[in-house]
Amino acid sequence: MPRAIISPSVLASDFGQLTAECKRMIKGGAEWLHMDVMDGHFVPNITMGKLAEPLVACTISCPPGAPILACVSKGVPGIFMDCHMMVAEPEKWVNDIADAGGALYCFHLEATGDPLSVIKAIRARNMKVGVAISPDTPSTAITDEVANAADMLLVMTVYPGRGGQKFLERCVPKVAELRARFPDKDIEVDGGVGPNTIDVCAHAGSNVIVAGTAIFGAPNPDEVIAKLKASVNTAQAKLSS
Ligand SMILES: O=C(CO)[C@@H](O)[C@H](O)COP(=O)(O)O
Repeated sequence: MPRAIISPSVLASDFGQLTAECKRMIKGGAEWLHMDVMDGHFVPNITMGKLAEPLVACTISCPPGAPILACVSKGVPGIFMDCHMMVAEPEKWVNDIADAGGALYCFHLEATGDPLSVIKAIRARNMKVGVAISPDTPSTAITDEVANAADMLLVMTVYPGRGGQKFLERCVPKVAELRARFPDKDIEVDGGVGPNTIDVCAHAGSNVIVAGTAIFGAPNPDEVIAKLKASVNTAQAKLSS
């Protein structure tokens, strides 16, 4: 089974805080940083649309978000930006995100009729490839050909668009189905994941964990990161025994 990876969905109220939080998360044990990229079409929100409010997902829109991502990647040495592209035309932003230092480009299957050509474009820019599915998309929509061409599969456990939503447990069987088909693939869960919902995700076989509110709303974020990681490691030990 692939290793446990915690990818906090960064919540910040300004750019300085965004960079500082990314650094703090890495120090606190996060392997990746999850960057929500929203275009106002695929999802209603756009990046940084609500900066005045505290604890709003500090998301990165396209194309204005790419310069922000570039600043984050310069300001946070060693960052692995796990870019979750909640955008209508995923093929359009591959170059911007690559130029900005994105390490993984995860697009939604619902947003394209030709996932293999999007994957080809991402590979051409040397980024890792993620394929995401929203709650109403079955896991079987990810064909073997598409999954095998990707590095990571993302099962959304909320409707994409904003942080702080309730975890949709009905999405978890999709994780189990994908893990059974792809034992070595990174499988990410995102949305409402935290100490109270991690076990069911980890036991289903998810190893890449995105959490926003659960980490940033906690008095001790490092403890939450450690708890999420421990849950994945425990579940993996059981699954492989
Ligand atoms: O992509 C999304 C929502 O669109 C997520 O990354 C959330 O931003 C995660 O936040 P929490 O649900 O953990 O608060």
